[in-house]
Amino acid sequence: MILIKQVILHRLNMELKQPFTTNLASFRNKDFFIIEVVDESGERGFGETASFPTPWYTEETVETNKHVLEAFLIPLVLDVPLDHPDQVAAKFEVVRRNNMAKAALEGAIWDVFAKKQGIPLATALGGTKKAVDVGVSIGIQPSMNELFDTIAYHVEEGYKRVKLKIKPGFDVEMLAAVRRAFPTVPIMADANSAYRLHDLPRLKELDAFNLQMIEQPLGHDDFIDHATLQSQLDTPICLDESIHTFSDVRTALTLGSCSIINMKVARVGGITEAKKIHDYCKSNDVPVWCGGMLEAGIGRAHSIALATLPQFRLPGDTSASNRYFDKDIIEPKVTLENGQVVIPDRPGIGYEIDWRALENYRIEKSVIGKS
Ligand SMILES: O=C(O)CCC(=O)C1=CC=C[C@@H](O)[C@@H]1C(=O)O
Ligand SMILES: [Mg+2]
Repeated sequence: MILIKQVILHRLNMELKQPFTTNLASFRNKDFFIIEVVDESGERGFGETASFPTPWYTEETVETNKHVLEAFLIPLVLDVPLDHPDQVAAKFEVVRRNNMAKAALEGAIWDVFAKKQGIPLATALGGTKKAVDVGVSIGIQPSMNELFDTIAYHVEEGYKRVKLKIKPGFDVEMLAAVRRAFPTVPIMADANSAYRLHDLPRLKELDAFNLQMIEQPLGHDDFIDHATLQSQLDTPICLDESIHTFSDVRTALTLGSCSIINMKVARVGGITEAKKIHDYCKSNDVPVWCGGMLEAGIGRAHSIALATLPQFRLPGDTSASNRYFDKDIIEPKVTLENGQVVIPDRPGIGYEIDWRALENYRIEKSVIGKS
């Protein structure tokens, strides 16, 4: 039984090693919450919010996460006995969407659950892999030379796949040049909804580059045009921003809007929903891979645990701690070994908070409940 007595919100601000730029936004810093939950037995679990300061990726922001957590979600689990973390998602159903706020709190409760059982979170989820394949996502770079250097650097580090951001005017020529320079590197492209169906002729040209997939080419809320596009493209379409729920995945696969699912535990509202989506994709033989939100170590650890499930068949964006940060907030750091992250064989998420680092980055702390 789990009985959460206290929830602590640590708001951190961490500088990124380089700005991360897409067609819609650019970030130099990561502003987010680490959520610490304390069970009546004194066991502590950790989760991490994934929203950005502005609502460009989903409707949530850092501020809405705080409001929704404090006013609605925390009261639904504080001092409420739980037999299993799967019950959290059901309790959260009275709050529409706000998936990133939900996922962070639910993830912390999953961590407590696994720790109380003395098993790794990956094992608690039914994960089977001992290590997961990892790729790297590269934001829009200031010049082609910097793009080539960045790709070469990460390929040298061992990443198994490179994801490049595209937008109209920065696509066919850029990918042709990258393909010439890196003929054998697995490459995928992510458009963050930068195109519309009338761009079909241009998007068809991308079939020439042997891309692993094109992620979210069309509207963030679209399934129908993506289905039309997929029927015209050889390259698999992967949906990211369109997928918030199990029901979205069912719609996408029923309509043929995509052939691959980018799973972000934060975007789908938590591990319980992510597992449901995973199982559905497995029974439909649709590959899943684990996306990222430039997470610090705690969010990263949750994604890595989830990616041990069998249908995660492609490298994830769960790159090493040193991808975005000079100093991560966990010990040990997430490291890359031959393009893989080895799953820690320790209870819960398997990484400890580095409190000195966390306190160094902390700009706000709120405590709800009594320990
Ligand atoms: O390395 C990571 O964590 C993935 C980074 C990444 O590609 C993204 C993070 C957040 C929003 C997007 O720009 C993008 C994505 O669309 O997947
Ligand atoms: Mg994406």
